[in-house]
Amino acid sequence: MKFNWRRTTIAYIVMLIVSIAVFTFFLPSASEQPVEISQTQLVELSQQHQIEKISIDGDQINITTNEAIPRELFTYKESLTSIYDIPGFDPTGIEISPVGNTGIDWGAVFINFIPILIIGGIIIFLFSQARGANSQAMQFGRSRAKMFNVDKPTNTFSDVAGVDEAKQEVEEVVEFLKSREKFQALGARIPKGVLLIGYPGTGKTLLARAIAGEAGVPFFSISGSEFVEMFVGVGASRVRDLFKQAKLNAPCIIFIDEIDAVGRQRGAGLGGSHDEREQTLNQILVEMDGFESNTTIIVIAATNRPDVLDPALLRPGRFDRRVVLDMPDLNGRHQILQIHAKGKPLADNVNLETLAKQTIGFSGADLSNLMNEGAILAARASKKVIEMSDLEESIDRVIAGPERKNRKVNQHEKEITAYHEAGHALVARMLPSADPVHKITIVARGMAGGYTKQLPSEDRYIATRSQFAAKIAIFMGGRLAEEIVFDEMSTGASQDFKEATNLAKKMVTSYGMSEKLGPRTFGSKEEMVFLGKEIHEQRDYGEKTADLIDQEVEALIQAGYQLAKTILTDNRDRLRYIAERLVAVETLEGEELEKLFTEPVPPPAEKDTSAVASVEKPEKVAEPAKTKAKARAKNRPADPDPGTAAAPAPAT
Ligand SMILES: Nc1ncnc2c1ncn2[C@@H]1O[C@H](COP(=O)(O)OP(=O)(O)OP(=O)(O)O)[C@@H](O)[C@H]1O
Ligand SMILES: [Zn+2]
Repeated sequence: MKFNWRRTTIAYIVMLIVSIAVFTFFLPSASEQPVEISQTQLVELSQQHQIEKISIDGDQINITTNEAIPRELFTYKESLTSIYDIPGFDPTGIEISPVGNTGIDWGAVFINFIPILIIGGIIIFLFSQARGANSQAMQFGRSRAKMFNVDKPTNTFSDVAGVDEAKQEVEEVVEFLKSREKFQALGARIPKGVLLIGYPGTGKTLLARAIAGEAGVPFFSISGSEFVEMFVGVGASRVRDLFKQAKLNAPCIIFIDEIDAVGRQRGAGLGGSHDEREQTLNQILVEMDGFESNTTIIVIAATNRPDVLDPALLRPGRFDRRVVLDMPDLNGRHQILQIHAKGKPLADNVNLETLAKQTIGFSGADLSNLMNEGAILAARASKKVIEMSDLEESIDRVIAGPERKNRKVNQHEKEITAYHEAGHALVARMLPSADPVHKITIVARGMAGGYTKQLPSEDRYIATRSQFAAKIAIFMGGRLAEEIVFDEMSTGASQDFKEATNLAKKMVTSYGMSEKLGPRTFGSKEEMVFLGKEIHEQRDYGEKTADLIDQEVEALIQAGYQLAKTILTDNRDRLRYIAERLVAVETLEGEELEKLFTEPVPPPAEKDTSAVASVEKPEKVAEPAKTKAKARAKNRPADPDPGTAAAPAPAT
């Protein structure tokens, strides 16, 4: 090759300029700017042992975390003289550079290192040219920290209850992990991927860990949403790293939680680019396809949205085993409660079976939460054992958040809430298809200003049109009671309306419960869209039908409204009777509630000071529509009534 001096010199000069440019532009952005945190956050980090190093520069405390993505943080000492004076700060295991050490003079270092930097720059420049990808330079300096967790779970199948079918189905996976040869000798195709499907908190993660625990293999886990939050271009390489690590540790399990996050439509509000998600998903597929037949890695993914998954994921040889984890039934809930009662001293009056009956609709996680809340309540009251009352209170806490007894509510608001809840309750009580009313309260709880708790008498897997119609009427009952009694509307019913509208829409568009529109579904929100296809809300009907849907929804709501109105005007005295009692005692349940529903209403006491001034017509005794009254089990969590909650004081 002929050496051309002039050209080479020019080339070097160009390279020099470019590399300096590269440095001034890329380096500062590659190393992230330190982020300011509060002292409380510093204390928390220290207590969680997430700090590796601290250096003190005058008043500024520079913190290096030992988290997966090392991040520079800093805070100020403020008026304190020493970092050790920060209350709660736990210096264990932290490398603290001496107080007063102002550290290195970075300016000087920079000047000294300029030549090295320039040479480095040229190398990087050449390198990036060679790779031909301009994005490569951007990756320089980024840490390649591990983004997945590895451990060897000790969980076993006995820790998972209420999902017996699912356990049976995955038993085989354990067998396979333990004795692969046995299967291979018979030419059985080895499972590669298992998709666990179930509502949040049904124990998907727990079951996956139990599989690893039973088989005694390492458990690699990462969550789909973590991929989405990662830097651009990193998702796919993380997947590669993950599988590489896993292969070195085979036999093992890779668990991908929330797989729908990498495999669902664009604009799901999770951030991260579409391409990024696609690349990550593609890489997962590539890795799974690339397993050699003798690799003993099983990929378990979890989702509660199987409907949005890319069909490519479900093809044979990928996640072709689908295991559904149902919400636990009575028996399952009982077993789960027993599991979580272990190691907790229970009073003799605690009956877990009764609790199981009262917790229809609770997931495994809710139940675990319930036992924990019970223990906390008992501990707060300095009890030695957990009593039934603690656990019963916890049920309400889990449903609707802790009581907010000290929320100041003025008398008028309290009355409005009382009538509102009494309205819901009375309508529910008078409708045979409605679930029995178990409890009414106007004690603010969580987001709700009050709530009416209805519980079905048994587990239910299907619902009927008349149950839905009753529900809509009950939703309307709250606002109607306010209207009838105060002749005024408050904001407290917005949530009720929202839920009623949603329900009516579903009745028409999903359950085929409208006569006019007939037994078909309308619209499909999430198409099976992945790998590059656009997502739209699919409307598979025309303008006319859209109008008809609106009309039918309207009709259902109106019917509920009228039904509730008739019930409440016919039983106005009883409504007042219940509401007044509710204002007085705030919570009604059990026998007292039953009496208020059934006993003859005594005439109003003296002149009515509340707005219930009206001609009292003799009222029919409210015969309980459903006569199983006494035998009614107390089941299923109520729909909390967030509507009443956020209601600002109504204009009066
Ligand atoms: N079937 C169950 N048996 C016993 N405990 C359970 C069960 N389901 C859930 N739990 C308890 O709830 C906790 C949370 O459950 P887990 O994280 O496994 O649910 P998940 O289905 O993975 O939820 P998510 O979809 O929110 O990730 C578990 O650690 C366990 O304590
Ligand atoms: Zn309401």
